Amino acid sequence: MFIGQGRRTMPEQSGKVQTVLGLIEPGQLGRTMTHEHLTMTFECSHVPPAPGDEGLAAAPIEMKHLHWLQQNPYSHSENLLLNQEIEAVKEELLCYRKAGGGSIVENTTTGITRNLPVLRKLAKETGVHIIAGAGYYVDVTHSDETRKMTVEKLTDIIVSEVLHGADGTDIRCGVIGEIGTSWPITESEKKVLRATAHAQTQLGCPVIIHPGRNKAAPGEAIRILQEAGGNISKTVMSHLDRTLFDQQELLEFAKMGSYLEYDLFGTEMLNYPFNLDVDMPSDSQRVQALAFLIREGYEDRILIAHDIHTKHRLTKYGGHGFSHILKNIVPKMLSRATEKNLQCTAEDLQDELMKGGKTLQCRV
Ligand SMILES: CC(=O)NCCS(=O)(=O)O
Repeated sequence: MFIGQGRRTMPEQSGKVQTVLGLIEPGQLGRTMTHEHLTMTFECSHVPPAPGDEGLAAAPIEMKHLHWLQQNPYSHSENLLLNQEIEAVKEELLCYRKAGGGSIVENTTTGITRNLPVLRKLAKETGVHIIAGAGYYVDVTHSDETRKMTVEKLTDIIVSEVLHGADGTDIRCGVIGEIGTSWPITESEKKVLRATAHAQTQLGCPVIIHPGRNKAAPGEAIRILQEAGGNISKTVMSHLDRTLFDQQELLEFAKMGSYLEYDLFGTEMLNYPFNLDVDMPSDSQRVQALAFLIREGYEDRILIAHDIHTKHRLTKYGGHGFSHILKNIVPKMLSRATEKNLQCTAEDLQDELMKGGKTLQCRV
């Protein structure tokens, strides 16, 4: 998550993590969710409700509608306005800290209503380190002005968001992304990807990519970044849990060298409306996919998160909240590590023992 030595970075930024409150040492991060949203809007992805569901789609969010909402999160307009829940998110972040969380990478970029002053306020009031994202979301959110920009202009803007501050503020982003791509990747998105690679070269900072909903999408995005000089070893491919299912194809992609992010923990949905061919995995299946990657030697390339981006996933609305991974998924992983005799490091083991006092039999 730290900024490397780039041509344009200031010496004091090099090797540090740039949060919305300033620079910190990587050692101060603590447990980090690398793909979350604390305030954003997602109207760009509204899905019209099925015939007969119009009433549910317009009704206030209530317990009796929760299952419908979990199955149809994008068909309820109000559910897409996470930006209305600042107080609830603040409460969640306080719980996240209590659960052992230290930092959150906030992936909201231009197009889905990034709000840096709110992020700074949340960081101040909760003590959670928040790292903001530079750059642009998917094509449908690109303004006419963005579409007309050259790669050089887009690069300058992204660089400036990290070096000087974004959206007219002095609040600096610390990563580039999530950079949005659709499938097929559009011309405007290709320009943004090239600008991302050029900005990364100048800054040495991490990049996070949102791939289109097709198994070819992650590889294609990485190829474009690579050709433009991007550092793939400092690039995160998000949303693999809804994108790459075949184990061989996953390994082929892993060889390209990016971080492999499973970031939809907590999402269990029967019909994924953006690609009905996709069977959205359960959390147990996500854990199995990660165990497979660990057995194949990719332990150090895996990142996990919840990618909360709608209201119904907040605990206020009966959702799993930002602490689900720490409270539920980590113990599940550890139980599977024991059963499947997966290797874990002495440090992990000690950390978990100190936290929960559990007896674990991981091979050290
Ligand atoms: C905010 C965002 O882009 N989330 C990803 C949703 S998706 O359904 O996995 O594409």
